[in-house]
Amino acid sequence: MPAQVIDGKAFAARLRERVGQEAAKFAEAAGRKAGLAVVLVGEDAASQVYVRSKHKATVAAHMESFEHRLPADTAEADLLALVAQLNADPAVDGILVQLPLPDHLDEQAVIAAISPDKDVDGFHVTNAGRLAVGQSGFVPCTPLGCMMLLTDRLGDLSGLEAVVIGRSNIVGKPMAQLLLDANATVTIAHSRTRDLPAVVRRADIVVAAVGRAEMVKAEWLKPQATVIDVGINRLPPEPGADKGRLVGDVDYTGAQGVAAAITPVPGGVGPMTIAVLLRNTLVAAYRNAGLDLPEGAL
Ligand SMILES: Nc1nc2c(c(=O)[nH]1)N[C@@H](CN(C=O)c1ccc(C(=O)N[C@@H](CCC(=O)O)C(=O)O)cc1)CN2
Repeated sequence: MPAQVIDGKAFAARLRERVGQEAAKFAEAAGRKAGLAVVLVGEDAASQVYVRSKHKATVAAHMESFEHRLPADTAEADLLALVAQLNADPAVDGILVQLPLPDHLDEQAVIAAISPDKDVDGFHVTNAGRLAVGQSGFVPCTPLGCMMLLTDRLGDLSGLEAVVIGRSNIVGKPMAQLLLDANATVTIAHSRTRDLPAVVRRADIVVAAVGRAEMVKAEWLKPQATVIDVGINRLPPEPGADKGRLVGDVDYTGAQGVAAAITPVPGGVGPMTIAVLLRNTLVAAYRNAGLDLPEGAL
């Protein structure tokens, strides 16, 4: 039996729908809409697409979208001044600075300038710390989206062996923390891991977040594993085509013959990122307004 396809696109659409319904109730109760400010510096083509999608999704979910587009040569002081202005703006519940930033800007300094209570990306060191010690805060959107897909598919993750391949602050580390909080037995693998195939082979859950096209091979997987592919890699174009195909970090076709379930690329984890961002923004709005988000609403 081929692996079941975990349809992140459909899951994300349902989550966006629920967030939209709750956001409409928030606007009614608070007398204003929840607000998300997105800052884009420069002209990176993919970032422009993501920022446009975030704007559309925010508006469709009955929230206010504040977009700030700055030139690629923006001075760090000017970017920090904008972040300070957004921190102080009561109409703004969530602030997101689209990454990557141009090379002359210090990403860590910019993230550190965002108020942790408006950091809906969950990248601020305060939110990373809150996650590490089990306090409530904002959790990065991509790993939280992966967890939603995993718990929807598997229910209780207690005692399952999970391997996260990749140790970035944005995906790998928070993903491992979330799996640990769900009582999985977690290994973080990375470029220096010895015998990666053997490490992957013992996993009931594999989360691949390395950014290397089709690196994880079908024969590495334990039969009936659940595979979450976070990678989005564009292959070189075929002769005559202007764009290459998008693939994940896992050999999807091969893995389908071994795994129990797998996320596709595109249409798996990617769409969850924006849906969870909307969810985090609504949570921020409720907190900032001193209102309670109805239990179990999201
Ligand atoms: N401040 C942030 N910057 C970046 C983040 C982030 O969460 N916060 N994540 C990524 C980019 N990203 C959102 O910002 C993002 C990436 C991918 C997708 C997505 O839906 N991908 C599609 C494929 C899209 C395509 O055709 O190219 C999919 O996987 O189906 C959404 C959002 C880096 N920066």
